[in-house]
Amino acid sequence: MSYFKSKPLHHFMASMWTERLKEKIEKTFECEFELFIEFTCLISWCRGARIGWHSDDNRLYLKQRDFSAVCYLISYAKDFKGGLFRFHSGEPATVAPSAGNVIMYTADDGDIHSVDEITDGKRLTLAMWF
Ligand SMILES: O=C(O)CCC(=O)C(=O)O
Ligand SMILES: [Fe+2]
Repeated sequence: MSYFKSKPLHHFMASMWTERLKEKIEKTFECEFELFIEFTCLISWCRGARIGWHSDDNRLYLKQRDFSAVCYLISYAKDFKGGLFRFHSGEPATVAPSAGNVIMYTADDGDIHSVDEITDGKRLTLAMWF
């Protein structure tokens, strides 16, 4: 049996893709040690969804996370309204999601962030933690 019969192509693509992002983060943040892929999640945010200021390692069981990456699968204003990403401090202060763009940041309280309430449409993301 071939690999592609036992594992659909999209599995293969997804793991290749997260692996590339892992390497990108290791280089960008000049990591001393190799990262591991902690969790990957396709998230659909509906109207009314929001998340206040937080860090992505803010629970005891999340402390193994060092970095976060969010790939936007949809575009602000075109596919949904509201839902801007904001950093508590540093630049850029605000990120307007655009399909295909990826943001990377640290999972600790050095990169506190929030997402404004979605007021219209669906906001689809691929979120990854390392
Ligand atoms: O979707 C985003 O822009 C960020 C999501 C987020 O902060 C999270 O899932 O922890
Ligand atoms: Fe977050």
